[in-house]
Formats: sequence, structure tokens, C-alpha cells
Amino acid sequence: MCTSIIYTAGDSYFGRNLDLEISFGQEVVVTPRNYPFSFRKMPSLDHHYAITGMALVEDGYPLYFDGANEEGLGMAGLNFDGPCRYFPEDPAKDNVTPFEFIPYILGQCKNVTEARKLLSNLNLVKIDFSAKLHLSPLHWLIADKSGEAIVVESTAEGLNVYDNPVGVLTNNPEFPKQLLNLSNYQSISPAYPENTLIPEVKLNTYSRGFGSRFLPGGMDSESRFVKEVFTKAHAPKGKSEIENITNYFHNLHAVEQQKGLDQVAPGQFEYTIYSDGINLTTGTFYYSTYGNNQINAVKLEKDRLDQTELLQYPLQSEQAINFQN
Ligand SMILES: C[C@H](CCC(=O)NCCS(=O)(=O)O)[C@H]1CC[C@H]2[C@@H]3[C@H](O)C[C@@H]4C[C@H](O)CC[C@]4(C)[C@H]3C[C@H](O)[C@]12C
Repeated sequence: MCTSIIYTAGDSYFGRNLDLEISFGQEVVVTPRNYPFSFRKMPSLDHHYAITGMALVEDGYPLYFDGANEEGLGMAGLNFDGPCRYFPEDPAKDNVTPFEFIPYILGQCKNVTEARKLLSNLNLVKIDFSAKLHLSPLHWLIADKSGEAIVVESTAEGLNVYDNPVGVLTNNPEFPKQLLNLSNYQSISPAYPENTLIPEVKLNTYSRGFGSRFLPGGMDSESRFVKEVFTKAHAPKGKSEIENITNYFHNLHAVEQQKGLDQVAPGQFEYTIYSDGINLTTGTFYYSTYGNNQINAVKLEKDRLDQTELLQYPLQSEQAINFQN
């Protein structure tokens, strides 16, 4: 499972938890403006917006899991196994493969409005990256620095683009069903509830936090969706970058998967491999990994964005403990 969010507190922060049982060898990758992006069915993009994100570099090509461009548009791919369908090439459409989708959008669009235009004639065409790396069934959260967010899902009906008023995406079911399910939890509150059960009897209120007593807490995607929507809706807005990024990571950690809790095969457990977030105004990319709770950061080096070579930053996965004596 995975969870992706956009959190706005002055600046906007975009990113995700990547939850899986295996790691792909991903790292922080900056694709500069003049790296030639080739596409299987579309003309290549020799000049484009620079992109920073988490990617696996395979045969020199950055396979992005999530990222954002220098204009402040972010995009993340999350598992969508079941409803997801990709299609044969359609000569009347712009045919983009799912593994090219993030560079295609982030390379060319400044914001969600521009992304919607490219999406209006797009076909997610079924072509594997290689015999070794097949397509993954994904859906995507796209959001910009204004806080506007949309979800893209390719299903049997074709390509669906939904407004996302809550700025959260997890996994199944289809996004409209996730939104509908929120109404089941509309009475969840940070405030202490009024006793409407039996007002004339004074109840023994033995604990704080009763407003969120029925908030789901499971690892499944519906539970994480509801929990994250509630957490983010009430998250404080900081006055500094440090406060904001701290709040942002607490949001993602609210739906983190600890090792041992989500069994996917005998002896195999899905867990939160990394959490990341990018400031959509400054382009600074932050991340932590399961093994290293420290927040690491890669600043956007504006003077290196005109080159053609990828900039790669291996993940710092060793725990960093601040010993005080
Ligand atoms: C598995 C990842 C999504 C995490 C997630 O949602 N997990 C939930 C699993 S489940 O619902 O509980 O089953 C996705 C996100 C981005 C994906 C990667 C990116 O799309 C980039 C390439 C694309 C290639 O076609 C396949 C390898 C790959 C390197 C993908 C592997 C994998 O499918 C990734 C890493």
C-alpha cells in the first residue's frame, strides 16, 4: 500500500509513503532540463522542465515513482491492481506508456490546469519497459503548488481524471468510491463529543481522544485514506520550513506501515520503505527511510539544471542517532 499527499502550509509539500515488501534500488534523481527524454510513441523531449524525485535508473532512463518539477507540479504513482487497464496504441491519441507518464507530464506542464490539457487526449499504452521490467498497475496523484490536486485512473472505461478535494491518494478502490466512503466518518472530530447517546446520564469519560474513537487504523487502503484525510485536515500549519516539514512527515507517519503488520506472503511483510516530500516552491526534496528516521534533504541546485546528465543521490539508509553523551 502507499499513501500520497499534498499538504499546504504557506508553501505546499508533495510526496508519499512507498509501501512494499521489496526494494527496487531507488534513489533521489534530478533530471536536468537538457536530458533527452525519449518516448516509445511520442516525439522525444530534448528540453523540458527539470524533475526531482525518487526513481530507479535503468539503462540510463529515470523510472520515476514520484517527483515534482521546477515549476511546482508534483506527481506520484500508486498501486491500483484490479481496476487498472492499459490499452493498445490508438492512432487518434497521444500514446504514452505508464513508465513514461511522470516525465511526460512533469516535463511539460507548470500546473494542474496545463496537465489537464495534456490528459484530455492521452492513452496509457500497454508497452513494457523491458522483458525484465513489466508495467505496474498504477493510478496517479497530480498536484501543484496552489494546492490543487487531481487523480488519474485508467480503467476499462478509459482514462478518468477526477478532482481531488482532499489532496490524498492511497490504493483501491476507484477514487470516487474512496471519496464516497468518507461520508461514513464525517462525525470524526479532534473535539470531545457531546453525549447524545443518553444525555440525562453522566457518562464516565475515562479517556481523552473520544472524538476519533471510530477512526480506522488498519493497514488497508480505505482505512489509510480516511485516517490520512482526517490527520491532514487538522494538521497545524507551521511558521517555518522546519515546522512545516516536521508536520508533513508526521502526517505521512500517521499511515506508515511498520514491519511485521501487513503480511503479503508467508514470512513476507509490506512496510513503508521510504517517505518523501518536496517543497513545491523551493524544490528541496526531503526523505526518510524505514531504517533511518532522520530527515535527509537534497536541495535543488539551480546552476546545475541546464546540463544533460542525471544527478543521482543514493539513499542514506543507515540509522542516524544523535547521542547526547
Ligand atoms: C509498487 C509501487 C507502488 C507502491 C504501492 O502502491 N504499493 C501497494 C501494494 S498493494 O496495493 O498493497 O498491493 C510502484 C510505484 C512506482 C512503481 C515503479 C515505477 O512505475 C517505475 C517502474 C515502471 C516499470 O514498468 C516497472 C518497475 C517500476 C520501477 C515500478 C515498480 C513499482 O510498481 C512501483 C515502485
